[in-house]
Amino acid sequence: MSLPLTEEQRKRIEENRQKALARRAEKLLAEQHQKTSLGTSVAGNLSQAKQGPSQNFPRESCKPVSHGVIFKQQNPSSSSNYDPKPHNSHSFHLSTPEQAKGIWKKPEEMTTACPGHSPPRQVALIGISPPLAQSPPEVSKQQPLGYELGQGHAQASIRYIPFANPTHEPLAKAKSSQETPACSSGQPPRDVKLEANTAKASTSRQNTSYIHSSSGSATPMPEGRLQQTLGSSLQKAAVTQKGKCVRNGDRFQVLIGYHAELLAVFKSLPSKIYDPDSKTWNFSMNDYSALMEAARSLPTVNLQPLEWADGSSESPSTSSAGQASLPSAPSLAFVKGRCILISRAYFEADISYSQDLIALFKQMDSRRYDVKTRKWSFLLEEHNKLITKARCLPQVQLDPLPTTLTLAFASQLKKTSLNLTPDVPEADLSEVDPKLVSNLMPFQRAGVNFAIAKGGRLLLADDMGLGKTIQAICIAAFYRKEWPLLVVVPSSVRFTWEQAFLRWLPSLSPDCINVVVTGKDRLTAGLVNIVSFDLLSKLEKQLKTPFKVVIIDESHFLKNSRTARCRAAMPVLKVAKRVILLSGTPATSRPAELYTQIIAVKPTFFPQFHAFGLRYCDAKRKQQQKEALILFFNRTAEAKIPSVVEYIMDLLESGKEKFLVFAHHKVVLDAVTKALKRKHVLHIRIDGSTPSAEREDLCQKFQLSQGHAVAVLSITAANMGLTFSSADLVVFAELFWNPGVLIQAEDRVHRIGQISSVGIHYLVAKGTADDYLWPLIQEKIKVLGEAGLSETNFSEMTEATDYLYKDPKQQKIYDLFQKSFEEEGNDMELLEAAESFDPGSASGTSGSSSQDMGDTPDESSLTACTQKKRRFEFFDNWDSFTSPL
Ligand SMILES: Nc1ncnc2c1ncn2[C@@H]1O[C@H](COP(=O)(O)OP(=O)(O)OP(=O)(O)O)[C@@H](O)[C@H]1O
Repeated sequence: MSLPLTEEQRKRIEENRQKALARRAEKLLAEQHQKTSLGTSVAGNLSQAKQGPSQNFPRESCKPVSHGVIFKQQNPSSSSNYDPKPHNSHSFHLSTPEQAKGIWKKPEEMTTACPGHSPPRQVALIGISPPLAQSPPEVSKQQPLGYELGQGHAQASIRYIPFANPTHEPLAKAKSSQETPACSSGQPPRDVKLEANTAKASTSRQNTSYIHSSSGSATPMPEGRLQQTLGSSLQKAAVTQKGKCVRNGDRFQVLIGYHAELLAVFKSLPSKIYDPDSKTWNFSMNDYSALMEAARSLPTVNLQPLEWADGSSESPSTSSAGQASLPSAPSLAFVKGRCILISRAYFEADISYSQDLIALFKQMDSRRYDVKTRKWSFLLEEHNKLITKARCLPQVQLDPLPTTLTLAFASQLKKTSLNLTPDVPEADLSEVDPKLVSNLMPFQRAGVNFAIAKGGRLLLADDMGLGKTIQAICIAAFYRKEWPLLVVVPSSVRFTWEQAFLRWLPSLSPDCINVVVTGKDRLTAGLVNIVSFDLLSKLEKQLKTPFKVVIIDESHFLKNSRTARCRAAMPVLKVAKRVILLSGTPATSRPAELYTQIIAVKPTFFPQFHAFGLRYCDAKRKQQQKEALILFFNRTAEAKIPSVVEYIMDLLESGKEKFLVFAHHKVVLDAVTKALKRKHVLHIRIDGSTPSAEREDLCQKFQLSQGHAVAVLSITAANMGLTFSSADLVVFAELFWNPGVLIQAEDRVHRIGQISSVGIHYLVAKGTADDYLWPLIQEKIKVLGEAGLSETNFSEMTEATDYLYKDPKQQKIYDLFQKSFEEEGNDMELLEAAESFDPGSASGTSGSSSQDMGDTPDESSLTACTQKKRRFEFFDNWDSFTSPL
């Protein structure tokens, strides 16, 4: 037995161990760097080389040195929606202890090993561009879709392919890995030239200790010889690299030897594909002009342009003054883009290069070309002309401005002169108190004129403190004949508003002003009624006659359509003739917050949030994901039909007399109804297309029927307001992501009047979207239960569904479902998405509100009376599906 070590000995051993580890890490790092730099050219300057190896670690080491990130930081034209994901899949990130020991991970591994937001002190990043031939890009390896919908037999055709997308690309984005023109992917234009320069700087910073030989190998040099060798090597590196572009089907290929900066350019182009066999890069024609332009900016690159069918070729010396100087080549690729309003007078064509299109643009009198963004813009009045002519170009699809905008800017579109002054007439304010009118400042007067020109419906969004109150009072006073007036304000300013009315409208007797202070006050007691948002939601039921003129102060309080205040205010605004919204901050965090306010002022502007979200909330990616999910949901419905029908028939054959069948998709409702008809089973059907007036009759017919009867009901259109207490069984042929909707549907039978125990059967199919919806519903119910908001426990009797989690990649689909269905407002959006995807599906809630049917649910009195038993039928073996009973 050895003697225990003294404290001093321990300390020394530990110090030595640390030193040895540090030496070893340094050595391994140097070796690794040598390997990965093999073939990398010297692009640095001498002074950097002299600074030694430590300079290989940039100070801002927590920032990835891949080109995409540098681009974002440096390019002022990059916008906030630019995808910050590094586009250079070759950059290596060194950040974990393993990596410090020389174990390198590819970026996709790093995503899990070390999230981008790891504490900076732990992060040391090195960006290395490995040689072209040694490390092909991952682009071509990526799985195009997270899952794939099979074409075969409907029941079993849904097949998963695990997400193998290393960069966590959105589902639908990855769909087009072959062709992703920047404009169609919603990215801002890339300044490839800038990226080339950035790459130049970055490669020079990182590779200064290594000498590139003409054979492509790299040799670490002793410090003493470094300066001399670098000198001659720099001369070698200055030799121009020659190459050419060659057509390759719809794409073009670049034949050229290794050149670090050019390689960086290649990697920055959206359509890049590396062919490991030929060791060449190829691109879509959309990237041709950008690539040529960037290549021209590299002094040591001589890239011969494409030769066209007629033997012509673009001269390498062609000036690079934007697209106007692009080669006179026929348009080879189909280009797609859209018009975007960029000011009150101008719109921009957001579309990639097409020679024909450029020629058309040049025919427009108001054309403007922005060399920075490489975009063309035109006066609105030329919009229709441009679109009409663009439609004649066979390989161009230029989408016009959306109808909403063309309607809003109709006068501008029709203008024939460049006079852009809006024609807002001077309002006749002779009926308004002179004290007020004479005190209006010129900009306030303009605001009042605008409001009256708009028929008294507007959102006045002047900055804070500019006097929105006086303008609002003036606008409202203009419509005094239509009073009583309702003024909805934050409670803290109710009396300030009273004072403002008294100040600016001396003609108004103080007795005529009613400030509502308690829930017992009358909302309509005065000629001017001032109420807080919260009291409005309590008192709105008092309203027998609608207010014709309404002012809403701080209208951003209405941003969330789910809040009680919004629910109370929106119906009031819907029926009012004049709606004066005031807010200095109409949207505080995202454009979606404007939606309810826009709808309040002009309900027809964007009747559905869906269209608004797509255009203004960057909902494209989310939308693509949702569409994939909705497609999955739709296919699930189709796949379940035969088994669902069989289950229902079995129920009937086993003697079950009356029950409800809920489904979401029209195809399922149709299939069930058809089967019941065929078997001559008495049934009713209520879906979104059933008029409100008929619903109660149908319901009664079912309630009073004797013998077999089935109510076929839409989950979203018949989940509330109806009583089917004569049945004691509910069968859910489909799941729905919102458990609240399911529980409401269950309660169609579980309500006052029910004397039996109630059975609820959920038909769940393994291998379909149910795999994800079911745990999602359980999870939601659990959360509600924990918060004391639900007594339901779906999990109690549920067969384990944890098989889903055995494959970690499959979990991501669940995550995607969860994310898409959890986000605020998504139920509504997803419902809309489902409807727009499948127009035949049972529609939302039209005509199904509880008010329509006079439904007064009293949940507390229901739960005690009868028992609800849930049963979950798992269709896990489609082929050998047998009777559930
Ligand atoms: N034309 C005017 N003549 C005299 N005082 C004015 C005039 N316009 C505004 N004011 C005064 O300026 C102050 C700010 O006006 P007001 O409260 O209406 O601003 P606001 O735009 O509603 O601001 P916020 O968005 O912060 O509510 C008030 O004291 C108001 O009386």
